[in-house]
Amino acid sequence: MSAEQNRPGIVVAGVSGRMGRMLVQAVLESGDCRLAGALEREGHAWVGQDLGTAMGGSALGVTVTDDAVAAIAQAQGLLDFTSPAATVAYAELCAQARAVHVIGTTGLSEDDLRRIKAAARHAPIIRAGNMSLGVNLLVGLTRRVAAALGEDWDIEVVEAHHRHKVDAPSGTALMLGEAAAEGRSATLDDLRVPAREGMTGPRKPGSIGFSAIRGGDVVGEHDVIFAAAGERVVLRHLATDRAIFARGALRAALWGQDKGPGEYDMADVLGL
Ligand SMILES: NC(=O)C1=CN([C@@H]2O[C@H](COP(=O)(O)OP(=O)(O)OC[C@H]3O[C@@H](n4cnc5c(N)ncnc54)[C@H](OP(=O)(O)O)[C@@H]3O)[C@@H](O)[C@H]2O)C=CC1
Ligand SMILES: O=C(O)C1=N[C@H](C(=O)O)C[C@H](O)C1
Repeated sequence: MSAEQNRPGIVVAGVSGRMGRMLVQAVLESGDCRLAGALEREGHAWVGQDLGTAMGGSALGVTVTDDAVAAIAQAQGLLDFTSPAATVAYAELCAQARAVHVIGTTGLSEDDLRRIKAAARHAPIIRAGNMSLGVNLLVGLTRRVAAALGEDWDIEVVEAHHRHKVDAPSGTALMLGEAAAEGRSATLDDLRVPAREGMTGPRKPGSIGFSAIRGGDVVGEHDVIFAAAGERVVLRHLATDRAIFARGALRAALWGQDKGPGEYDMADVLGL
């Protein structure tokens, strides 16, 4: 067996997507794994084509498939930035194959999260609304600042994304809001105020507000604003290249290779 065949085989789902393309690139550039498959949804124009050709380059010898069962059965990891319905189905297949499932998909419902938790009884699942090092550092800072500042400091999370994004608030905004709530020894469900409109009345003390901007090609921008009388503290992350998410996801898939079943996040992977 060649050295390449000994490396963990990684399948990428949603290969034609904005993140799918970045993930393929990250796997091809890595010397620590090999591209073991390329998934797209049934009926997608790329299914049956060579992945490299479909992406506009030279042939890679990997055919895009919609047969997730076969692709995942022979892989050690799945990088999945797709849609909630696809992600829940993939979690069940990764559980059967005992493959590491890295989930970047956002907009998951409570029911989706329950099904993902059930799948994690059989294989490692690493899930984060943001796989970048910078955002995961910001999550820790947000928790600390929220704990240090009293309730007279209002907390607002403001995010901006490209015009194609389908969910709001972003997964990252929710991670930051959860960290702020933890810093205040509460849960986000208790403090969360979604987008405001109309006669909202004055701000409820201690609440955490969310605002979302959508437009153009913004990769991802997040501010956590702590506002008090006479001063403001703003924690900010600006993403300018989706490669940061792809690198984090691949790092997670490799980290997960010797882990037992369970739910993990990027703080586990990065040792934060
Ligand atoms: N955690 C993180 O760090 C990050 C998370 N994300 C999240 O990743 C997700 C994808 O984002 P993005 O790449 O911009 O979106 P895109 O719409 O560009 O890509 C999604 C891809 O998934 C495919 N897909 C959708 N449903 C299925 C299915 N049932 N089976 C197989 N493939 C499917 C789509 O195919 P089709 O075109 O046919 O619909 C498409 O190729 C979003 O939830 C986003 O929020 C994004 C960046 C970073
Ligand atoms: O959809 C995106 O693009 C992004 N989604 C993630 C999120 O919902 O936070 C991460 C990043 O901000 C890009």
